[in-house]
Amino acid sequence: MNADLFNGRLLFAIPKKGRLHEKCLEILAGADIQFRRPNRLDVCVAMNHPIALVFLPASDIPSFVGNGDVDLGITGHDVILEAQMQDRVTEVHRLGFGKCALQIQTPENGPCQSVEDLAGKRVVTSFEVLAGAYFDKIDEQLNLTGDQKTKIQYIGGSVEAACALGLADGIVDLVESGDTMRAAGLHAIATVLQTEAVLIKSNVPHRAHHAPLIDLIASRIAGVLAAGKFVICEYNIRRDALPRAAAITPGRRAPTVSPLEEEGWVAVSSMVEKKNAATTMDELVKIGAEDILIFNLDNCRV
Ligand SMILES: Nc1ncnc2c1ncn2[C@@H]1O[C@H](COP(=O)(O)OP(=O)(O)OP(=O)(O)O)[C@@H](O)[C@H]1O
Ligand SMILES: O=P(O)(O)OC[C@H]1O[C@H](OP(=O)(O)OP(=O)(O)O)[C@H](O)[C@@H]1O
Repeated sequence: MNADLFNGRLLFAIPKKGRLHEKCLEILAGADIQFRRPNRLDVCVAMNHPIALVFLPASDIPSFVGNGDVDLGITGHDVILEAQMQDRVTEVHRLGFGKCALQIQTPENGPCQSVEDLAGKRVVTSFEVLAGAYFDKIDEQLNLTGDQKTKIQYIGGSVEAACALGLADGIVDLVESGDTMRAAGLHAIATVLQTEAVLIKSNVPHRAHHAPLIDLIASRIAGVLAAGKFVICEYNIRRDALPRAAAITPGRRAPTVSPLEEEGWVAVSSMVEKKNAATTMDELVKIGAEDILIFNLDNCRV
């Protein structure tokens, strides 16, 4: 592939596989960043923007962005902290997916039922920086020094098997539904942090010339996220009930109110949070609203 093709383009890193990959493709489509990724290639250019997409492991994206090798990226908040890149990148948006918790887990019926029980023993994890910092504090509180300190060992994957294999007394790993943890006979005894996917940009100054394009992409992504979060609620109501209706559906700035041909009635249109749509409709029915309709948003800028 011709390297000149990437010259001057904004570089945008996307997780190449794993839990975040599919959602990232949806975000790119929603932001109308069009591309064709040639088979087995991890870089490709966008067809309708001066952008090149770079497909990388999620855990490598913080250092690529932090070191200024790429301008923008999507990855987990957890891996930014693990890579110790939080001061070298800016989190532009939380993306609302990839939500999970980094938790300390031990065998359900084992001797370690608290963090204090586990302190000083063997802990296996892919998050050695975060786990190390967490247990440094616990060790200090418990006055564990030298050989008494908690032993943190890194492994790259299948961490949940470590206790059953006799390699660890506890693990530190991500939990979403808890299925993996329970299947391995483990339970959580503490939470190190909550995480979700984030859009990050580089703090390295030589990337600053891309700022206008970064702002454009960030605004488009914010629109995609808002479109997933809000619905449009439309209904008819008597004009005299309008103040109560506006209190139920205030919209982002104000509800849109249009006159109806029928005397004394108006049509109202307003954005409401998707998660509140059912209760909003219940409340509207109570004040006499009729013909209440909910529409999904394809995209928006708010
Ligand atoms: N079960 C999960 N639920 C939600 N988000 C998760 C989950 N597991 C991981 N993540 C998020 O996705 C990021 C990448 O994790 P993932 O396990 O997909 O990485 P990977 O090792 O690159 O992929 P793979 O598992 O295919 O090797 C994590 O750092 C975390 O932010
Ligand atoms: O609580 P759950 O919903 O079961 O999710 C947690 C699991 O998800 C992640 O691994 P993933 O399945 O992405 O594969 P990996 O172990 O290969 O990283 C994580 O490392 C856990 O093992």
